Amino acid sequence: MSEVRSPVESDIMAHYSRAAGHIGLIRLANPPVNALSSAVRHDLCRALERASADTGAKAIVLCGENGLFCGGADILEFSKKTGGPALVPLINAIEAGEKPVVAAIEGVALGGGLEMALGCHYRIAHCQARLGLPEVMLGLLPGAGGTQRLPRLIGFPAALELITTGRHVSAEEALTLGLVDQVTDGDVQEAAVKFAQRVADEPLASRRLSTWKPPCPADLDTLLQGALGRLQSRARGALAPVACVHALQAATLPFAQGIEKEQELMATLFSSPQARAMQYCFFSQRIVGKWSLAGRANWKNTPVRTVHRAAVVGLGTMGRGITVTLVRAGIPTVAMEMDRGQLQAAQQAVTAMLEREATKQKRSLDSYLQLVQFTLERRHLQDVDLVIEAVYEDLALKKRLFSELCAVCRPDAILCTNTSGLDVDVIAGTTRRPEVVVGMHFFAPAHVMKLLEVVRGPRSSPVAVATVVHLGKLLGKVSVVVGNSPGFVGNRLLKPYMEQANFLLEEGATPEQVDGTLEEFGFAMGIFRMSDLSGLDVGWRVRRESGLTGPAVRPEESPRHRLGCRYCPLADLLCERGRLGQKTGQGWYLYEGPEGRKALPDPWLHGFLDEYRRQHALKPRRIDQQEVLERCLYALANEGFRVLEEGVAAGPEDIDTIYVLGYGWPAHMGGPMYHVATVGLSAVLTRLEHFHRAHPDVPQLQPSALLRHLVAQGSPPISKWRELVRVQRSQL
Ligand SMILES: CC/C=C/CC(=O)SCCNC(=O)CCNC(=O)[C@H](O)C(C)(C)COP(=O)(O)OP(=O)(O)OC[C@H]1O[C@@H](n2cnc3c(N)ncnc32)[C@H](O)[C@@H]1OP(=O)(O)O
Repeated sequence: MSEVRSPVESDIMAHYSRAAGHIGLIRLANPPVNALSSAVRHDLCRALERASADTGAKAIVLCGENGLFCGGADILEFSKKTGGPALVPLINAIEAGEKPVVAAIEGVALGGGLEMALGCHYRIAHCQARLGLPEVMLGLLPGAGGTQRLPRLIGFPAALELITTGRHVSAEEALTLGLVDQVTDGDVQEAAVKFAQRVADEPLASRRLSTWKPPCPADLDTLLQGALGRLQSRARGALAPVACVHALQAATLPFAQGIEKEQELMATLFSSPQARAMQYCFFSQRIVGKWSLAGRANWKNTPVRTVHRAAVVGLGTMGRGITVTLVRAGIPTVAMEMDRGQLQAAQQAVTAMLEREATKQKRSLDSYLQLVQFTLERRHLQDVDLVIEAVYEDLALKKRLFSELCAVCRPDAILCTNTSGLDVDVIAGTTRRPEVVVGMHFFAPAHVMKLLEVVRGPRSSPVAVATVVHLGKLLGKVSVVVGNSPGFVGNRLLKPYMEQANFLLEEGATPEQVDGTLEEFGFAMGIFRMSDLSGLDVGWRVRRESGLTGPAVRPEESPRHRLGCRYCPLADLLCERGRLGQKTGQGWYLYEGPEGRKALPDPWLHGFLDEYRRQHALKPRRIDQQEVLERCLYALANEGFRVLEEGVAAGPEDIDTIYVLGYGWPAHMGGPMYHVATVGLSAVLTRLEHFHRAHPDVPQLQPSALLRHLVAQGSPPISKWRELVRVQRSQL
């Protein structure tokens, strides 16, 4: 039974009224996204009853308030017991009705929202609307008939791609796919009402998708098997994409049987830990948007400056990706290099990237190129609102550049550094305006990766931070505001993770064994394959600069110890031999030539490891998967607790968002902090204590004070950690 609700008109979440020309109008009203909560479904049922009983209405238009059709089922209700009519029979009732129903889609039609539109007899979309079935991103499948109606409407290949990626499509693409019947750039409700008047007397039988025979390609099995293979290697261990394929396979059955299969698969996903983890990721990405700084400045009360014109200085790989990202977002951009040859190479590369983008977006290359000005001249930076420095990761170079930027740019221009870990405040200190300096840490490839670490230096102003976060959103990124600690959050946590992996090699493991275990856990790429891809010289340079290796090391120092702590020189030794990873064809693995991408086990490396262990009298032992996972992942999360207790990140959601979006942590495992919360804090504490006893010279294995504190507090749920750490000192 649905709940008893107040009859007050303003509380009603699906209003029925009459539009011109004998058209009934049902309007969803559940801000912010008209999610289909139990109350909405209840009111929608009543509105449908009124519409079908209204003898003055020949057809019905279904739309949403506030410029948005429907963002799908109410995700907040997934973890609660709620009543209200179920979505599947409700959508079936819309489809089975005797009056044509036209969905008027503006803003978004996502998930259950699009499934509801598929139950309507016609769909009209505004040209700016986006449509999609993103349930797979929440660890689910489109369980309100979406897996059965979509392939009937647009065919298996397109439905398979949309459902397994969760990708949103534009109205234009939706029209091409046959997902909508009409696209308008005017008022979509007016267009839908006119459309409804036109089709009011048309026969309805052929408009009910459930009665359609799906256009089944001859090679359907091959198509589905191929998709399964790709999905399993892309998101190892993830249940939802696989279930999506199985549900789609059931669309070859009669509709009722297909729906039964869809429901069965949905039931297994709905209560799965993976779905809970992915829904946690969804809400975490919203929580990190609500940043606040020490003092009272926050996302709500801080003004944002409009970035009319930006600049990127330094057009290496990162600078090129950042330029493309800005241009793609429609922001006029000055792209600057110091060297003519470098500028020409960058111009060619950026043009090629924009060309691919133009083809994808069906736009002219010129519409992008007219937004970018390639230059060698500093004076072109005079009128920009924001500069992103993306030069080589060298502090002296960056300091020089920032003092020049301060001289050439407008006093209010925001000066950002794309450093991946250097001290933003030291860089800011070379300017006369440290308040306008902010870290803007993009992840490679910058035009693809969704993560942006926004680094607040101790002197960065709230307006500068707010402007950079806002710019991040315009660029399609999820911005996470972090404090100015070496390596910020992401790279700082990477260090103990990588160190454990290296120590495991000393103790008897191989790169393939460590990577295999991490990949089985769900990482797209193990740590050694990832290092080979980024280039081993990146970390080598940092270690040399910080005196851990290279000429600064005193000859009497043990190669396996630095400052009284255990140190593993294996990566340095590889670099000294010119094995820098994929780009040199050799690193932790062997690649077929410098262009080779496939990581092959390298017999030379195995021999090298044997020899190294012999030299250092290390007796190799058998290391099991559990130890690999616990040592690597708990050391990483332990550093996460330190980051929280030092106020470098505001909450576990920030760390998890950074790891899922920037470091390939599998979303269906929630993130490192979510993972340890799921394992149980006291179990994790016990294991860290055990490992620290075995390796007392590894401080990263010593349980952090915050972890101990949380365990002493009875291991509160992760949703409470943010509040608990807020009372501590913040570096934000
Ligand atoms: C039987 C089970 C059937 C399941 C099928 C489903 O329908 S599952 C749900 C499928 N829908 C989605 O996955 C859509 C998720 N939402 C979005 O992608 C985006 O929110 C948006 C709709 C594109 C809007 O993006 P925008 O950037 O404009 O806003 P926010 O993302 O910040 O969202 C604003 C607030 O709305 C909350 N919210 C969004 N969607 C839902 C939802 N489906 N249910 C509940 N709440 C939702 C979001 O959390 C934000 O809330 P705040 O409190 O303001 O943080």
